[in-house]
Amino acid sequence: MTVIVPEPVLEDNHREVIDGGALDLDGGFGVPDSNAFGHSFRDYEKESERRASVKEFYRTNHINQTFEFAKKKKEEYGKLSKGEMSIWECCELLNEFVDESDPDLDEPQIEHLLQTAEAIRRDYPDHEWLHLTALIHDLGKVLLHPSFGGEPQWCVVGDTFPLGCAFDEAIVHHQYFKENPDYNNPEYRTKLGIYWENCGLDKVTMSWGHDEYMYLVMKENKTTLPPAALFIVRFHSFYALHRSGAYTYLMDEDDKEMLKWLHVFNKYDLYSKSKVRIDVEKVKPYYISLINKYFPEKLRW
Ligand SMILES: O[C@H]1[C@H](O)[C@@H](O)[C@H](O)[C@@H](O)[C@H]1O
Ligand SMILES: [Fe+2]
Ligand SMILES: [Fe+2]
Repeated sequence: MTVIVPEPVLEDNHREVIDGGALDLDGGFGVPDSNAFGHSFRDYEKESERRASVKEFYRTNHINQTFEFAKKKKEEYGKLSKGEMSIWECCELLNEFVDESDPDLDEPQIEHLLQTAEAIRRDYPDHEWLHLTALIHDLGKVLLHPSFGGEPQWCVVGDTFPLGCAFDEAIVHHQYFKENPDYNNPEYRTKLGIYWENCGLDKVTMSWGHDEYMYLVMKENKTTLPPAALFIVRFHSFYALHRSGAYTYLMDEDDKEMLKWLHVFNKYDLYSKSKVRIDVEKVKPYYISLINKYFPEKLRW
């Protein structure tokens, strides 16, 4: 049963971040001019306190994410044999982690989850599935936790991209792929590689990380969230596609429908990042009610 709670209450200054100098897009959400560090969002070249470490993150990521590597990780973690916990317990575990790939945020991940969910809830009050999707979309980052994999950041966070075909120049810090063993593999270095036109994204092996892992967790634990929610979680870091329009020839008709929701979601995922804290205890009852509706009490991870 869903608990009825008042409309999302965001701190006044959060509203300012969102509305200040904003252009209004659909959904009424205003995109802020700059991130918490005063730079434009997703500027990977701008000199900033996070630039060097983010760059180093992508260097390691691009060298090591090969087709074979991603396939192995998917098999290993697809078994969901690390342990059991509830969705909310997982949110709390993420309190410890800061994402090293992110030039726009240095807050613990639980803040980002709630900021995204609360921002989307304000503009889409009737789409409860979207609120919950926002809350859980990054939970796959629990792979960083020693009890759930203890994986290094380079194979958990950051943008994702297809493997088994050529690396597109739209991918952040594309230059580092030259050192990836797949780069010179004749089977993988053509536009389509091992795929075919409109094969559907479900057939594509993406670089391994929190997106694919959380998708597997949702699917195997039989969430009742709609297919669009699974699509959002699975491909939310695929910026080359949803932001730059690369790789669209791999999509089938269903993917094209789902992509519309991913575009809606992405605005909130990216532009709600700010220094303003959400009062966790205040919003917790609402999210717990959604979790109970769409997930089992304990999930396998
Ligand atoms: O740095 C960010 C962060 O890791 C996000 O969680 C991911 O979804 C983005 O694609 C990435 O650019
Ligand atoms: Fe993410
Ligand atoms: Fe996110």
